[in-house]
Parts: sequence; C-alpha cells; structure tokens
Amino acid sequence: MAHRILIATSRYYEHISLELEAGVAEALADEDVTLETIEVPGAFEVPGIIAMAADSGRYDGFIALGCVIRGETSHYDYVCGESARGLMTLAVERRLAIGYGILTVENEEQALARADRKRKNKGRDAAVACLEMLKLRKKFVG
Ligand SMILES: Nc1c(NC[C@H](O)[C@H](O)[C@H](O)CO)[nH]c(=O)[nH]c1=O
Ligand SMILES: CC(=O)[C@@H](O)COP(=O)(O)O
Repeated sequence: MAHRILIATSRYYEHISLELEAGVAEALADEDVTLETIEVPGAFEVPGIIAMAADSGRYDGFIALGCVIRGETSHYDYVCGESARGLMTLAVERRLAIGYGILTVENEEQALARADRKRKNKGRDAAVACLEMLKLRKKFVG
C-alpha cells in the first residue's frame, strides 16, 4: 500500500519553502507514496502540527520543511533549536519517520543555494530520509 506522507511546511519564507516542496515532489515522483501538504506560519510551529497530524493516524511519515534566517537578535537560536528539538522528540519518543528539511542559514543566498533543485536540493534529501526511515521502521516496529 502507498505510504501516506505529510509535508509540514513553514510559509515564513514562502518562495524557499515552495522550492523545497518541489524538490520533495520530484524525489518521490516514482515512489509509491501519496503526498499531502500543510502550511504553518513558521518553523516554530512545524513540530506541533506534525504531533497533531500524527495523532490523527492518517500518515505514515512526515517531511518538515522551512527556512530560518539569522536576524539581529537571539530569536534565531530559539526558533531553530526548539523546532529541531521538537522534531527529534517526536522522532525518538513516538517513532515517527520524519525527514528534516528546515534550512538554518545566515542569509537568503545560502537558503536559495540549499533549496534550489539544481544545487543542494535539501527538499530531496529530506524526502529520501523520510522514505528510508519508513522502510527501516518496518524492520523494527512493523
Ligand atoms: N524568523 C523566522 C521565523 N519566525 C517565526 C516563528 O517560527 C513563529 O512562527 C513565530 O514566533 C510565531 O509563533 N520562522 C521561520 O520559519 N523562519 C524564520 O526565519
Ligand atoms: C530567525 C528570526 O526569528 C529572525 O528573523 C528574527 O530577527 P531578529 O532577531 O532581527 O528579530
């Protein structure tokens, strides 16, 4: 049966997220998966929405997408750190298969290079990781 994967994406930097989403779609085009996307305001909200969606039992795996760009204050550290921590907590404590595609960068130029499908394509990396964790989970959890 097709794996049901939810893409949880921050729209804070929408143009970056859209390119990451395109990278995911391209990477999974030939796989037996169904993809759904849900948007949240920022990276900080991504773990929360994945937790809610996981509770619904409708998804096998998750791909977290977004971009956090350093500003003038320490806010960046909280948004990046808490978002990653929340995702790791979900992955470890609830055995969720989560691909991590939230860019944490110094400037927009770095973000564009990492989102771009013709360059670093971090959307693809997150998609591949999610799929691989889904397969590995079968081995141990069923
Ligand atoms: N500065 C960035 C944010 N900040 C917003 C937070 O994620 C959050 O939505 C807000 O604090 C309301 O709860 N989000 C990003 O995704 N990227 C940023 O660079
Ligand atoms: C990552 C952020 O939240 C950042 O955009 C905030 O910028 P600032 O630290 O200049 O308020």
